[in-house]
Amino acid sequence: MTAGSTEMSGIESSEKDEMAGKTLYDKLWDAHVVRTDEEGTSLIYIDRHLVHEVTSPQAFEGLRLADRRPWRTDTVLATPDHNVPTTDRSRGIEDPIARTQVETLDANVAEFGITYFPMGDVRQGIVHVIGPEEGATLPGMTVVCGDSHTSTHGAFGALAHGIGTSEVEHVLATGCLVQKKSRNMLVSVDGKVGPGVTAKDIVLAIIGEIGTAGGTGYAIEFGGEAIRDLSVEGRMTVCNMAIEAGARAGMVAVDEKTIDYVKGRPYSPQGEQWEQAVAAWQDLKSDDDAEFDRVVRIDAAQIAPQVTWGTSPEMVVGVDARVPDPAGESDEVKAGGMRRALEYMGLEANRPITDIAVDKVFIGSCTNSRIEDLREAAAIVKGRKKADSVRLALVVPGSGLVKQQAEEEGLDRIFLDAGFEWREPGCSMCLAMNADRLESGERCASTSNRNFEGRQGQGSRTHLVSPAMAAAAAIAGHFVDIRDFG
Ligand SMILES: CC(C)[C@H](C(=O)O)[C@@H](O)C(=O)O
Ligand code: SF4
Repeated sequence: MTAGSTEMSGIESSEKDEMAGKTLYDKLWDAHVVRTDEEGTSLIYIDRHLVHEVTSPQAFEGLRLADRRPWRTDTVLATPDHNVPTTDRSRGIEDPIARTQVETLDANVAEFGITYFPMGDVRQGIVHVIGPEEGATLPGMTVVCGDSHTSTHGAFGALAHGIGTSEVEHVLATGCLVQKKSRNMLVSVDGKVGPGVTAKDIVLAIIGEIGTAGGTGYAIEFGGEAIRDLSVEGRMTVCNMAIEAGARAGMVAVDEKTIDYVKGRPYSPQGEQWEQAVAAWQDLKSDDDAEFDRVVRIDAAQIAPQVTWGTSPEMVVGVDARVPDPAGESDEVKAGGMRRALEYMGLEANRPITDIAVDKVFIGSCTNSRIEDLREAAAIVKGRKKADSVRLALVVPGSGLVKQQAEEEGLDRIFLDAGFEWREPGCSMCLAMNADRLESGERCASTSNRNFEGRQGQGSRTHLVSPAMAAAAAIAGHFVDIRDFG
């Protein structure tokens, strides 16, 4: 796509488009468009549909009422995650609403013949962790789920985004989704990050730079040396939060790391099909002459470990900074928002971030609950103890398989010996929907992705950080610069 192509008409335009380079997003889009109407609304084919208990009940009910069956069932994968208990599960789910939600999903998948990882199955976990883990998320796919953080799967060079409940029903029934194409944006993180700076810090810094509306109307491709240097799991963390930058989707080009990651997983192609797939995936990158509607460049070397101080992911600074002062903000509307956020967060302007004490620590969520995240946190915790002032340090693996892997590596012992809690997989304290939540006024260092008012419990205060930074805060009792935390 070229910047001027939309102004051209008829044959000239299509000739031009063929000549011009395509972005990764253009390629994924073009490969899935079934039809586009005169107003530019398209029907796109969906390769993978992930389903969880919160946004699916009405969709299944809709199918039932219309006497429809899913278009395909082999493309759909379901698991309960938001409302499952993370403590001892032998007594089932005690909360009646949560129990109904999970039992409804149990019944729906059985009725409609959908592959299911129920509670108790080692493969159960957060949808955005288990899709890639199973190889159900593959390069070149379109992936949807009734969940905003579906952007995570874009890390594989896939077009992945959240959909609403009525769309869940539509995709189940037809295998297609009505969409308008977004504009192309490139966020290039150039050069190398310094020590202690992780994927989470990169994405928080990006959101700090472009704002939570910076990606509105765009599909963002993350590129540049610092993104290429990330592991596939790190890229998932970055794409996970593309939605917090307002974007429709986030994605990263396919490379050898992507291919190595998906190889040999249960849903991955095998044998000859594998060779064919790998050959096809080589093209899943933007062409050298592709043009983006917007390009943002960020110098990786300038990124410090990040901590959010406010009630939006864009309210973020380096851990070596001070709490921003609204008095220094010339935009009155912005200054007002800052004052309100500081008041809610119970913070004084100009205080060093490292002075902020935390009550609880949460290491988990679809942003940071994969094995590398747990290793990163465990490396900090090893041989140390949780500060007495920290009431709870919770470690919640993203899936049963992540939990199993971590236990094989002895990570659970490291956390338990330090006074942390080691839980069963699920969304847990990421959102105040299940039993894991903060009390009013409590302050949490959290590896999740949202920090708005009450997100982790009514009146709760959330600071978004990386797993290493959360672990260090649990040990010290307040935020510390991980770079000084030998
Ligand atoms: C419950 C679900 C619809 C929601 C989402 O879509 O994001 C949740 O996962 C969240 O993170 O707030
Ligand atoms: S872990 Fe949090 S952000 Fe991710 S799907 Fe669950 S509730 Fe949503």
